[in-house]
Amino acid sequence: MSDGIEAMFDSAWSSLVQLQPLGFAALIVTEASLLTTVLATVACGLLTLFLTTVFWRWHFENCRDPSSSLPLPPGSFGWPVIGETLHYVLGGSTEYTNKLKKYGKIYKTHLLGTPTVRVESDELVALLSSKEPTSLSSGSALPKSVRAMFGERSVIVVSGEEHAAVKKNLSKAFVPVRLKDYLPIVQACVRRHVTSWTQGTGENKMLGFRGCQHLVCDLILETVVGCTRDQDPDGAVREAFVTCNDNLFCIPLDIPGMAFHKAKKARRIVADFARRRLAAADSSSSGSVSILDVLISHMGQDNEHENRAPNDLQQSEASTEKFATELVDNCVSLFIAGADTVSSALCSVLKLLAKNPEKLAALRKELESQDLLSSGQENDLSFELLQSLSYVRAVNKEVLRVLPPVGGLFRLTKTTVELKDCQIPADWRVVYSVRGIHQENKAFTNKDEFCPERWLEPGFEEKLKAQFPCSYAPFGLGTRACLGKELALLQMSVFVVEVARMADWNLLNPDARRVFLPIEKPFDDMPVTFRKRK
Ligand code: HEM
Repeated sequence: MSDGIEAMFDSAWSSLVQLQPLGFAALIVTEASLLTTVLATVACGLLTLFLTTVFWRWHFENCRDPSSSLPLPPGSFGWPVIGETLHYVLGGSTEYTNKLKKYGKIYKTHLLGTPTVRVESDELVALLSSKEPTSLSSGSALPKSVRAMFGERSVIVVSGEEHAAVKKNLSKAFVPVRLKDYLPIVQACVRRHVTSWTQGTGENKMLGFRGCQHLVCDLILETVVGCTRDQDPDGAVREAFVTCNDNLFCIPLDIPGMAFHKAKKARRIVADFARRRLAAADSSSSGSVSILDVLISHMGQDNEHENRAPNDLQQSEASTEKFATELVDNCVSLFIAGADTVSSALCSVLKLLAKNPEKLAALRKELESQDLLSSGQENDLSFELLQSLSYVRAVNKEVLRVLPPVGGLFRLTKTTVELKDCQIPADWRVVYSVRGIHQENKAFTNKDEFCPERWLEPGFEEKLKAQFPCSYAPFGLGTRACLGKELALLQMSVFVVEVARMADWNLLNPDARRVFLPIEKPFDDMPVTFRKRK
């Protein structure tokens, strides 16, 4: 038996030995063909990419409207589908500077799925904004992901008469008498956060942008819907709110794991919360004033006057739902519009005052002159007092000039627009570059310098408005200008006062690269050390 097995083994072995050279040869042949296949695939891939890119660029170059003799602006459409989106996300400030140098103050690109023209000069922006709303629209120009976050009834998304009506209603919550009501909430919140930054006797290291974001998150939830931390004990709403902001600009694919899916899920948490507050506010008789309270009282009255037929239950339910959707969409919009914008502004306050200690000293001198520096307690800042602090207000204006939180305003062309020596075809996105117009105009001398004093020169602002109406636009322009401007300036003033009198701080990476999407901030979130001011 064992002999038989041995014999079988021997014969198998000898056949294997005979076959071996063939096997090696086969292996070599297989490796060679594998290499050929890989090279051929790569070559095919590159050729396809090359051809698609040529077709992509040719296609958009040929989109020009033949009824106009003007050419498209200079620029490039980048890669198929993604265009130049990645260039801007990864390149940050360098990409913008290079483009401006290469193409000048108006150039074409392809961003977030749409052919886009960026305009970097105040004169061109003035010309374009004069064509609104006939030839350019606003809400529809926003990327799909942004529109989905705001909601269909949001003031930011609706247009025409509907926009004017919703904005008029919302603006009732931003008049001075209301701002006075919000001031104690703002001051208490700012003091609470700055105190936590300076706790202990030594230095506290933290990320400045994240610190400001947490502060503003509390601030906005309290002012918009009257929600304190107790009503969000596990911080889920705050977290969802940050997720919405972080994923505002993303590819609008609702697939699990993708940014858009996460953002939509987070928006539901924020919207559910606003709905719960709406239900509670309806039945609450508490006298506390939040933006939501003001809106409920005004919008509720209008809704009753205009929409409800007393005997028509169905119509009444539909209009109540419309009213609730409008309130919720607009609360979410106020959260989003007022969160990272103000966080960015506060972070820039810290950055620019730390980099310019002589300006911080001048600011403290003004506070001292009002006996505000050494004292410091809750409710010691009145609306009128804040309005009278001219250096504080100049700091705000200069921070927003040097580092505008919103770098660009989005519009969509409805028809072909001719602009000086080029055309922008219909359905193209136009971005008015706020950063560009603050830099590329004759209104400001020593543009790169942080100089609050320029705003204190007699007649400076009047001259600016009269001669260069579009040269300063941190809060946008025209009918779409920021609804929360005065609230934002109030929040900034309180922050400037409190941080200057309560804290000393040092930047650990003062010259960090800046990123612009979704908002202006240092790429490393600004590591900083804080300590209590002596
Ligand atoms: C420093 C802080 C802020 C900056 C720099 C800022 C900037 C802007 C800009 C540039 C626009 C115009 C967008 C466009 O033309 O397309 C805008 C619109 C808007 N902002 Fe602000 N914003 C700030 C704070 C706030 C706050 C605190 C709120 C509310 C709580 C707010 C609510 C809005 C709303 C609702 C709009 C849309 C107005 C419309 O479409 O008619 N913003 N903001």
